[in-house]
Order: sequence, then C-alpha cells, then structure tokens
Amino acid sequence: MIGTPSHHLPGNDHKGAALSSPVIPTSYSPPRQLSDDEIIVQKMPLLLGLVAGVQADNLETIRCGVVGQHADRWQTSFWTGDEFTAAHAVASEAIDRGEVVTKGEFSAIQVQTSGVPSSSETADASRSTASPSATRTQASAADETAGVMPGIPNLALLLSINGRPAPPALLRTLSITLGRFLGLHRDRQNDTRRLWQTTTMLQNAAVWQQLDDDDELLESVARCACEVLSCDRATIFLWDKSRRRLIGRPAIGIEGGVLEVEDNAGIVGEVLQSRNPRWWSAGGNDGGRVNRRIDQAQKFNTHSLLAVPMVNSRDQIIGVFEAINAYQDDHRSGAFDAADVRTLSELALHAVVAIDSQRTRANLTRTRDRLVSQAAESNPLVGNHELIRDLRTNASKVAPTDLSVLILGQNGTGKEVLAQHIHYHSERRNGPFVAVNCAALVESLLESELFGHEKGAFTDASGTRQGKFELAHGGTLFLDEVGDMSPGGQAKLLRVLEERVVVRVGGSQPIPVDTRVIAATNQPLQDLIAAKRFREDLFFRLNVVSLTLPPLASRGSDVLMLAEHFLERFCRQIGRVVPRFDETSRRAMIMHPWPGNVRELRNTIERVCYLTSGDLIHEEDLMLRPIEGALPSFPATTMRNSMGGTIINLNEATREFQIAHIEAAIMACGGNMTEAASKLGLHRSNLYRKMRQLGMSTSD
Ligand SMILES: Nc1ncnc2c1ncn2[C@@H]1O[C@H](COP(=O)(O)OP(=O)(O)OP(=O)(O)O)[C@@H](O)[C@H]1O
Repeated sequence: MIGTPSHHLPGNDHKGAALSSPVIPTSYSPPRQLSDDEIIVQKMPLLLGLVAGVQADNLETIRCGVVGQHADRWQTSFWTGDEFTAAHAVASEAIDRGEVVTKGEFSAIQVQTSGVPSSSETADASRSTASPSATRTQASAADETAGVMPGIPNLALLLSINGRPAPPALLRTLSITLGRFLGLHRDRQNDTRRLWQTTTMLQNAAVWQQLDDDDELLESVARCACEVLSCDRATIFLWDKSRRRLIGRPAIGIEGGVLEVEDNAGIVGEVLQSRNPRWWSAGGNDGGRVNRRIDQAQKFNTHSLLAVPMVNSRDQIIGVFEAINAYQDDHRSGAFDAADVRTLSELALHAVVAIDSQRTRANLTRTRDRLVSQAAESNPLVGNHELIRDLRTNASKVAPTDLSVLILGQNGTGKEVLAQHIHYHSERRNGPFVAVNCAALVESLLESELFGHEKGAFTDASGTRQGKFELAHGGTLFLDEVGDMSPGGQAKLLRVLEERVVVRVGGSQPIPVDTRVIAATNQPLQDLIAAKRFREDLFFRLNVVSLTLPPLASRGSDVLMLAEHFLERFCRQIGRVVPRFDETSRRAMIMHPWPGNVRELRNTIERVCYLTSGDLIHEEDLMLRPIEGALPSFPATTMRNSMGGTIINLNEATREFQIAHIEAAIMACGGNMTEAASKLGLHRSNLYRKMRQLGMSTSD
C-alpha cells in the first residue's frame, strides 16, 4: 500500500540504510488516501438525509445503493435498506445506456465524477510540465496503454422511495452531488499527493547536492523514485556515448552490480533515441521491448514500466530514468499513468542537476588534488642523511595531529621547506599554506598583517583586509623568525593561539579561525626568555613539538644530493641540458663549510646554471670562497653608465651602491641575515626594512 512502501531497493528502510551523512530526513510520510468507497460511505447518509427532508419522509422508506464496476467485477460500495438483488444488472444497463433506467421499485443512473482530469487531459498536463524533451511528447502508437488512468470504477446510484422508483430529476441531482463530492475528494487527494511528492523530491534533491559518492547518489535518487511513484524498482541508465551503451545503476541482483545494455535496445533505448517518455503495462504487447532475460535471472516479473529521458541544461541527453512495477491498490491499477510521467520527468530534472554538479565537483576535486600534489612536489625535503630521515619520520608523525610545532635551525637550513612538508602531509593539505616573516615586519604592521584590519582602522586603512590568520583558515600559518617578534605582537599571538579567534585591528567582532601554527626561529629562544625578550608562556604554546634542522655542513653527502637536485631544477627552468659535477667540484662542495646552509648552496648552483656552459662543472665554476669583509665592487651598471658618459643622478647612484653593498654583505655572510645586519651596523628588522625601501626582494 502507499503508506507502507515495500520496494526492493536495498536500504529502502531509511533507518536501516547504511547511508553516510548527509542523511535524507525521514520525518515526512506519504499522505494516507481515502478510497472512493470510504467517501461514499461517509457522504451518502448525509445526502439521503437531505432527500428525506425534501421528500418529507423518513429514511426507513428509502432504499438506496451505490455499486461500482471494477474492471470486470461488480462491487457494492454502499447500501441502505434491503439490498436489491438485480442491482448490478440495472446499474450495468444504466451505465451502458447513459440514462435513467427503471426496474421494479428502483431507478438507476450512472454517477458522473467531476473534477478528475480525464486520461487525455492528464497526459497533456504531463507534456507541458515534464522535462524539455517531454514537452515534445507525442503518445506513441506503440504505447497502447499510454495515458490509461488508474482504476476509477464505473459507479451507479440506485434509489427507491416508498417502494417506488425515485423520480429521475431527484436521482440526477443526487448522482451529480455524489459525483462532485468524489471529484472534489480526488482533486484534493491528487493535490495532497502532488505536494507530498514535490516536497519529498526537493528534500532529497537538497541532500544530493552534498553527496560525493556516485553510487550513493544514484541509489538515493532511485530510492526517491520508488517512494514518490510508489513502485518496486527504479534504475538510472547513464549513457556511455563512446561505447554506445547504457549503464544502469543501481543494478539490483545483477552479477557484478552493473547492468549494461545497447543504447538502442528495449524501451530505455527507445527513450534515449526519441528523447520522449515511454510507458508500458502488462496486458499490452511489449513487443520484446521489456528485457525478460533480466526478469528471469532475478526471478522478477515486470508488469509495468515507465522510462523518461534525462536531459541536462545544455539540452544534452545524458541517460534514461526507468521505474518498474507501480503498486497495485485501491487507487491504482498497477500501471503507471500520465501523472507518473510528469513526476518521474521532474525527478529526472533534479537527478540530472545532482549528477552534473557531482561530476563538476569530482572534476574540481581532481584538479585541486593535482595542484596540491604539484605544490607538494615543487618543494620537496631533499636529503638522505640519517638526521634528515629521522626528521622526516617525526614530521610524518606530527603532521596528522594539530599540535603546534616549533622548527629550530640556522638560516637557510630549510625550516620553511620542513613546515610545508608537514602541511602537505596533514589533513590540511587542501587548505592554504601561508608564510609570514615576523622579522620583516615592524610592530605596527605585524598586527594588521596577522590579524587584518577594518576600514579606517588607521590612516592607510582604506579598506577592510583579512589577516594571515584568516587567510590560513583551514590550513597552516608558518611564522618564520618568531624570535624577532615584538613583545606586543607576542602577547596578541598568544591570545589568538589560546582563544582561536582573531579580532581585526579597529574591529570588535571576534572571528573564529581554524589555523594550525608552525613557528620557526634561528635564535636560541631559551636565551631570549632569560633576557625577557621572549614570553615563556608563548614559548610553551609554540613548542609543543620541536624539530631541529641540522646545518648543511653536517649532512655529509646530502650536499651533493641537494646540489644535483638544484642543478636539475634550474637547468629545466632555463631549458639547458643538465651538466655533471666533476670530481673537483664534488670535493669542494663536501669541504665547504656552507655558512649560509642550503640557501647558499641553492644560490651557488643557480649562478652556475646561468654563468657556465660546459657539460662538466669544475671547482672554480662554483666560486665558493666569498672574501670575508671585502668591499663590494662598485655596481657594474653605474660604472657602465659613468664610463659611457651617461651621468645618473646622485640619489640613483647612491641607491645602486646601497643595493650592491647589502647584496655583497649578505653573500659574504652566506645568507645569514642576522650576521649581515650586524656587519652592516643595523638591527635585523631594520635591514629588512631598508631592503624593502630599496625595492630588494626579502625572500629567496
Ligand atoms: N632539504 C631541502 N631540500 C630541498 N630544498 C631545500 C631544503 N632545505 C632548504 N631548501 C631550499 O633552500 C632555500 C632556503 O630554505 P628555507 O627558506 O626553507 O630555509 P629557512 O631555514 O626557512 O631560512 P630562513 O631562516 O632564512 O628563513 C629554499 O630555496 C629551499 O627551497
């Protein structure tokens, strides 16, 4: 029955279904439908009461019955007084002749129901509201049972008053009134059912938008079809155009779970080719269009079938939606009707949108995964030294947790590379990785950089801006040189780490952030704590796990491994055939102390790639010995300009000199910015500021 669907889909019982979230709500159920008989039994006493009033008679003198012809059998729906033995014969005659028939003490008339659309009217309605292609539906001659409405019985009313046949006028009035009652009732039932179907479809469709697994999606769509159409089975046939096959899922009872048919076979094939719905029910000849082989294999009997095209918003047909075996009950003959065509066509539209958007999401996910892998591979943590191997193991252990990590190590040892390694091995790999160099920012800027600011928060704040904490939401924030953070910055950072909310500068609204923090420093934080330059509580917050990168010089032959890695990368970038290091250059690299660590090595190899051209790299090509404390050579461009008679202005010359001087100092210190700053007589953060003023890059 409609109220207790029992179709064959696995997991039809939602409570027992192994659905992962999101789950389709189950709080609504199909409306219970009163049968015509129930309505007749309810309304007839009322009508007879009126007749009794009109006739100034009492009910005992009235004998009245309503009988109905259901297919080939007669049934009595209502009777008052002694039942008339010839009632069915008289009713049959009245229906056949279409007029009042009198027999013995009874007169009889057919009850004309109003309000219920005729079969053809309903079929028209389906054409105008179904899928784009269904609007072109023409009931095919082959669909011999198309448009047949479910069993609405032929009804007749019989009436006798005071032992005489009731007057024809009274009989007509009574039958028209009863017909209207039934018509209105059916209209209301149809509306209620339609509302329930639409609500069910919309509630399901909302959940389909969130399902990523296509089996789960198709199964849910099929289940919904069974529910709203009150039928046994439903299958979505998706079109594999290149192989000219229709792949049906869910394929219940099919070995291997895949139901594949030729794209021009059977009724689904007809629908695909014609883009029009087709329906069939037992009694008519299926002309071999129903796949009985599948029925036999599953010990199943298809007695009715409905199939509609699935057309996307680009007017491309992507498949066929099939429903099998409408339930047979008081309201339905077991055949699908035109209203079902409309319902399944609507459901097909929702299904197409869900399938399309799931495919788009799957494509986007694939693209994102590819980009994430590319990003992860673009900066690998190269090295095979035991210390690096241990580090990799520990990093992999800590990656899946959300613990704060503090990375220690000299400048250029690869602290940011290690932080990225942790990020790309964590659940956050699809989120952003955002790096901030705390030393490169003065206190006033640091706060707005990290936490963002509201419009008008300070003079230059012309608009609202998100801070790095917000930008790294769902991902990782790498705080480099955290030891150089100002006391004010440290206090605010601690608060964010503890409360997991940021408040933008000039704002008051706390904004929740889900950001993992990985901090790094080349400074001995314990000494800074002792000197009251770093907060101990912040240190404990950041230092839940600490990982230390060894200096490059202590990594043995990793130097060569890294050199080859950089050589290959830079040669690929400039399209150069990769040269080889000769013995002398290999020895020199192993012997070199690498004060600037991996960064110095990387810069050395980059220079070699650009400035040498042979297929062998010799020791002298490496130019490994920076002259300690040497004055920078006067910038070449300035020299050329002066020699060529072009005098550039003093400011520009001074700027060029400063750039060259700073570059030389950094190089002489092997990339160690703290040392370079100290040699130049500047605090490290002032050196960064100066570099930015001069338009120099403060990253690699
Ligand atoms: N193990 C490694 N494998 C590959 N490349 C590395 C490795 N370690 C460092 N590098 C490269 O060396 C350069 C410096 O690395 P990184 O910026 O991570 O060092 P750092 O310790 O964070 O430096 P700083 O303390 O100056 O910020 C980068 O170009 C990085 O790609």
